Amino acid sequence: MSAALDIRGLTKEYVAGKPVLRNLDLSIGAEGITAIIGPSGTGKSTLLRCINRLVEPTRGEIRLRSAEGSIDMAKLSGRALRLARRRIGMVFQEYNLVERLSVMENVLCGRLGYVPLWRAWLRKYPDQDIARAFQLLDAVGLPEHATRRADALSGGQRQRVGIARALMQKPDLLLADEPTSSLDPRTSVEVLEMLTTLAGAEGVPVIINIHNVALARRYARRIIGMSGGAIVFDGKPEDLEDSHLTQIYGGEDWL
Ligand SMILES: Nc1ncnc2c1ncn2[C@@H]1O[C@H](COP(=O)(O)OP(=O)(O)OP(=O)(O)O)[C@@H](O)[C@H]1O
Repeated sequence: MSAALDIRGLTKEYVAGKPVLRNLDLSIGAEGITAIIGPSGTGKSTLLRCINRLVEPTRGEIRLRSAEGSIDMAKLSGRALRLARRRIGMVFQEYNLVERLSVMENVLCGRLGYVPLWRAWLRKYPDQDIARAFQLLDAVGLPEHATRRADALSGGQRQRVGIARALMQKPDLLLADEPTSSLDPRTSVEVLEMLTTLAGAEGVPVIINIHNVALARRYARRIIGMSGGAIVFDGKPEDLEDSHLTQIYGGEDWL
């Protein structure tokens, strides 16, 4: 399998001399869900946000490969960075929808980096974008909610819109930062089921930060365990044993 993302020597220091990410090396293949688990404050969000440059890496290379070519996200700035960001979709814990806009408009926001600004301002999206947005709303089970305001939706419905918006972008890579942390257990399963199915159908690899180890085991092909800003486990869900969990989270009284 050819790598979609190659991270080499990634270090992030919010405060000089105090690395949150310590010289990480990580390659993500072209398909499937990779779950990142680890205790609070170990740098999982920082890692995801370095990949799409919502956070500035201190050192290292973040190479994204796709049919459009290979780029080092860490080196880009200005327009090149804006264009590169279109290639990476993101799903957020708190959904990050525009509350006063309709569900449809929120999904179409995924095309913002592609359509000219005047079209977006006038809300004149190309017909094929609108058709795809309807198709995605259908796929996430919300076709009849297209004209509702985002703030009228439940958490689970909002996250479905978040997934549709991210896929609308036709990303080469999807990042999901704790996408189920604000949801109840049943809705969490529904949302992850949907994310897995849709990303699989679109052939988009997904990196997901997740606290729930059971869900990580259930949906991920690969689990990365982080502790203290470093990778301490990298393997298949079935190979993740209690001893690894102890190494990742510390202690064993909670197991
Ligand atoms: N903008 C920032 N400025 C300074 N320190 C930060 C900033 N963002 C995060 N940190 C620190 O970096 C460390 C890693 O944070 P990060 O949010 O990446 O961890 P995490 O593993 O995602 O945690 P959680 O599971 O609780 O979301 C923490 O100590 C945090 O306080």
